[in-house]
Amino acid sequence: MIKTLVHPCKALQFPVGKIQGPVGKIQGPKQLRSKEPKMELTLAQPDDWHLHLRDGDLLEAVVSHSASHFGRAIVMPNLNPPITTTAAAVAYRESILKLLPANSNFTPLMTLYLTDTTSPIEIKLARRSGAVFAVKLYPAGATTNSQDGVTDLFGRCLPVLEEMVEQNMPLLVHGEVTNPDVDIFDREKVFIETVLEPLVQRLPQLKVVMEHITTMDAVRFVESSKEGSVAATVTPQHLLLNRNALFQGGLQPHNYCLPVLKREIHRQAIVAAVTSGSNRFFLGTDSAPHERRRKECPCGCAGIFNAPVALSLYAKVFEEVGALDKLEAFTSFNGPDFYGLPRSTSKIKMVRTPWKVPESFSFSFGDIIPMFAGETLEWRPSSN
Ligand SMILES: NC(=O)N[C@@H](CC(=O)O)C(=O)O
Ligand SMILES: [Zn+2]
Ligand SMILES: [Zn+2]
Repeated sequence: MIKTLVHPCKALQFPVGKIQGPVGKIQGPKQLRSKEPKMELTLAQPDDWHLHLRDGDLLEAVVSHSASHFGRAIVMPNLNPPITTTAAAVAYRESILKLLPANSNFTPLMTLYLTDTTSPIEIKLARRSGAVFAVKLYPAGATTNSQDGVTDLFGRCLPVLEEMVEQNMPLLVHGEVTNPDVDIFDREKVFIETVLEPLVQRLPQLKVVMEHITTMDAVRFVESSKEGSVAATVTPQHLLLNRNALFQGGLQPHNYCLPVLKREIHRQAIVAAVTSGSNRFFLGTDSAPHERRRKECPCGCAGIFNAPVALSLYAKVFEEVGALDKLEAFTSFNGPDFYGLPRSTSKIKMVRTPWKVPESFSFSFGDIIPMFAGETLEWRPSSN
């Protein structure tokens, strides 16, 4: 088998895939760690509040990686073509359910892809369907399959947003401006200033989830907003990696996602926020599989496939800062509380037993490389 990322340059400083220095190794305040490391954790079954399941072969290939650990998942609508109607969301949900084993309790919670022409009636239909739980805002051009997204939120979408307030339907946001004049590392900050702050002022009753936050600016925005109306999902990659991970030992396409990884100070601010016990932050993996050949090519896709490792990685982050007691609220309570859904009554066990992440997952159509491929992790969700 061809090894992941064989770099043609012999001057590699580090073995590829081994994350060095502060990247991936959180230098947490060691004194906070208890002397006896915990060997087992029992958690109410976690939910994934931001997940890409794709469709067709890719859906079939990846769905079990989420369904075997998570109870519910908010399923992103950025397919090609996107899920812009309730009818399409219901059909997509059916195609997911068909692939689950009979004993699976996995529940996909569907979303609608907001466009300039989404109508308020569609929001009513979505609410009535019982299948659609949120509407997703992709600024046009911001990320994978966002070409049909919104070009002018305030100019085109206000009536829809007002209907969402009526229907208590949350708006999930890919929070980046797309103006090419704005530096890619500043796009989240500028989005907060130019879109989110005016939005929450104008519609204070709208429930907003800032997805996959990457900056201290986002942490501040979420923490200073009205409780219960603004929250954020946080990915394993933005908790464990900083932007060095994109270039360590050569270009690392499997660490490329959007919003792009940021500086170490931002990573630390996000770790501090989620491990503080605040109920405004919850688990959203943003697991976003792309075939290997679409990642390792001259114009590679953004997105990291982390479903097989996500729970292990979240546990690692919380353990490293001595906050394992706060893990369950992040994985299993804060999300349903924000969405107004019941907390799970099922349990899962996490055991501390070193395991090696596969280098790749192979399918008839090609390979998918998981996050931290080939690395050894400590925590593992147990199957019993
Ligand atoms: N996060 C990513 O880098 N990619 C996501 C889209 C998204 O969540 O922005 C994808 O669908 O591939
Ligand atoms: Zn996004
Ligand atoms: Zn995403």
